[in-house]
Amino acid sequence: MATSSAVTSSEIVSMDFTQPEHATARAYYDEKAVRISNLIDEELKKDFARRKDASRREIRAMLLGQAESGKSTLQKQFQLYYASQTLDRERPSWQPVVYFNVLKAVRMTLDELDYEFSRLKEDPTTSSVTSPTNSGESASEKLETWRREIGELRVQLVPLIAIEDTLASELSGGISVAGGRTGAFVRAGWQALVPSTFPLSDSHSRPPTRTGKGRTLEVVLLAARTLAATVGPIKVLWCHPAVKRLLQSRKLRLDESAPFFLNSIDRIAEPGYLPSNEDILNVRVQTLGVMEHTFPIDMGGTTYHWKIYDVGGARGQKYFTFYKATRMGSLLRRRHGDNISCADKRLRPGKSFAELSLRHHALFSHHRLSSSFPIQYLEEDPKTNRIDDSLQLFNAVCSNKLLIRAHLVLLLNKADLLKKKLTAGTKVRK
Ligand SMILES: Nc1nc2c(ncn2[C@@H]2O[C@H](COP(=O)(O)OP(=O)(O)OP(=O)(O)O)[C@@H](O)[C@H]2O)c(=O)[nH]1
Ligand SMILES: [Mg+2]
Repeated sequence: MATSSAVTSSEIVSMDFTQPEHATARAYYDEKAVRISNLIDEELKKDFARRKDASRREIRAMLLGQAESGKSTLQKQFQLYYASQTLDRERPSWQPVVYFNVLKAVRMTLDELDYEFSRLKEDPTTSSVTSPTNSGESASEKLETWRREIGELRVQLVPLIAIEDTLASELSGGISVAGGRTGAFVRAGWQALVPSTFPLSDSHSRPPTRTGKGRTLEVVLLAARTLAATVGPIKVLWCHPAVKRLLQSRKLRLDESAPFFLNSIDRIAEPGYLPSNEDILNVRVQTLGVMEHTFPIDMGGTTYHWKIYDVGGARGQKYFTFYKATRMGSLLRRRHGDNISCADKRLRPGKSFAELSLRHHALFSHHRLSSSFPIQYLEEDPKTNRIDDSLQLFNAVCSNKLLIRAHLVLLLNKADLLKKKLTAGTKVRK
């Protein structure tokens, strides 16, 4: 019996291996089958070992904490330190975010001044804007002068403020979230929304289109041009004594990074502006849903793949984030097995924070500044004290059964802001 490859598969099937004349063929094919099976087993073993090794070198960390506590900033610091080339690539997309931060700061300043002026009209004794002067001008005269000056500035700044909502909508990809006050949100992959042709030095020569990236480009160009045309009034407003008084009396609640951007307005409004690392670390834009970032980090000669999950912490996001988190949770579960699961404890209606749990690390970022300054409140809920909310959230994270096997790292960040305030003479009583 020939056992060459000339034997077809149909011939093999038709052979009766119980017959003695086919015994040699049987032995041959049995041996071949065993060899193939062993090869498959070996491949499976190797694949399993590869996966095990990869999973051993994969470290997953989730950033938890209330809105504005600095989770995304921490992730950016990781990126800057371990994968700065990726930050360089996405640098242009931060340009509209910086513009948005400036626009928002200007609008909030004017709104707060308007509110203060109208409140003063009803009860002039409670002014935090004006106080008796030694210039011989009465408080009411000074108030009138300031009201007129601010009114004139507002007129000059109207074109700038008018763009805020449109810019926010472009950054957020057209979505809006109930309860949020900041108006701009970024989701995973948001950089793709912003054209990669920035910086906008030859802006006037490009024909605008009305869809997708073309429209975003058009809006950003408009913001850039309007900003360049209103640098003067922005600077006058920021240096105005009424604004300084409001800031001193802590009546003007701007984002923490607003002074940084308003003080850098000349640089930001220049044609061809490209955000610096410091700009990128200072911007404030809310995260929506869950963003996954991967960094290869060399630890003692071995490269570990860190996967950092940055979660949106705002209360206003509760239902939307719940939806996103559960979808993302199942996606991650599919990709990573059961190592990641969705914690539903705080996701019931009425609860505010969406969290995913994982077995490796949970980094809880606690607003150190707010812990020392109980007068700070949540932006999305101005009645809730930040320290109370943060501690409540921390308790929930610590007692969450799904996080039972996770290493919990408590980060007391914003220490620089705390130091600044203490140096400025703020007393800490609690
Ligand atoms: N000075 C200072 N500012 C910080 C620090 N960490 C974060 N910030 C600023 O705090 C603001 C909020 O930070 P984010 O990283 O956006 O906060 P978040 O926790 O991601 O907020 P959500 O996405 O809404 O959950 C930004 O303007 C940051 O620049 C810090 O250590 N020092
Ligand atoms: Mg964030």
